[in-house]
Amino acid sequence: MRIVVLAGGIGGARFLRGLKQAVPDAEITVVGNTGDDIHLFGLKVCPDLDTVMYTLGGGIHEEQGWGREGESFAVKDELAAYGVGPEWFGLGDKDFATHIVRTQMLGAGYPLSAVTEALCARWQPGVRLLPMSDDRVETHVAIEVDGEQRAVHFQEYWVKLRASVDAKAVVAVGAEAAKPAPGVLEAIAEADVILFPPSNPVVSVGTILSVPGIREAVAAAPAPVVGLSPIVGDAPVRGMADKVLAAVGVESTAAAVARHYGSALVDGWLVDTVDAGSVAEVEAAGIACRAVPLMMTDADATAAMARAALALAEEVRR
Ligand SMILES: O=c1nc2n(C[C@H](O)[C@H](O)[C@H](O)CO)c3cc(O)ccc3cc-2c(=O)[nH]1
Repeated sequence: MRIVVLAGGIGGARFLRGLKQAVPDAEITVVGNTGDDIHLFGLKVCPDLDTVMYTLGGGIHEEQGWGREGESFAVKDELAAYGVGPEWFGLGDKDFATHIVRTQMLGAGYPLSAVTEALCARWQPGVRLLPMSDDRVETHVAIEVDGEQRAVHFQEYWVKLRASVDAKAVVAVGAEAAKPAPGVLEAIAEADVILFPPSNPVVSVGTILSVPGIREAVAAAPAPVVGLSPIVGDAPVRGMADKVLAAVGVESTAAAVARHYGSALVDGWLVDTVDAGSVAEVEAAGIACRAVPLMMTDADATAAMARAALALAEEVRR
């Protein structure tokens, strides 16, 4: 079975681990969000691609959900001693090596997709990991501070400001001119199932879909498309998705996120059992809906979620 997953960082990576456990023989292609990417200290950092790669490759810091386990921070501390920041973004020494290799290869002319493949040769994530695009796309968030409007990089909003101020708008800068990375449209067209994991619908899955051609390919794909709600009991399972959902005028409910994607894009939608009351509302929007436990508490619970998503995909297969 060929499965395509549009994934953000931590939520996407953890879901993929469950999916691999549920269907070990499946051929999984991950289209990763690169809107979170940031250039720091002259290096290109791809948080979501790395989170998927480290999580599936066994190198992730488990509790944190991002970065490497057993990190040290000598380079960051030395940079800070020179007064070179930002200090709010925690790059560890092992992680630095990944960004150095990536930046070196990009500088030598390799596209991000080829660089990601090279990095995965070490980590063996057991999936084909593709960036959504080889072109630069950067998510910026418009905020208002002391009555003044300004735009900040997504990482500044998420990590430095901890989404403590309202997001007025979210813009994927460069997306309109970006092309899907090699293999992305083909994988979507040839998939047996397409899944939206419980990743952020605006800044993760939404950014991937904003690359011209990807949304259209998903909508036109013969495969059933099934999503898992990242909102449980009217709150994000993790992260601060409610802040960016508000910026695009979407309520933080499992049903509102399903309607945001819409029946033209998704055929099936899973909500958590606590949101079973919203199944009828989602179905009224033309999307088949089931309520199952959606908390990724451990690998078995996550594998059960993946199996439920695949079962719903079979039910709605066109
Ligand atoms: O909350 C944090 N998240 C950090 N993240 C996570 C990341 O910024 C976000 O959670 C994702 O971009 C959202 O998908 C990192 C991810 C990396 O790959 C590398 C470094 C970091 C550093 C931080 C950090 O200092 N604080």
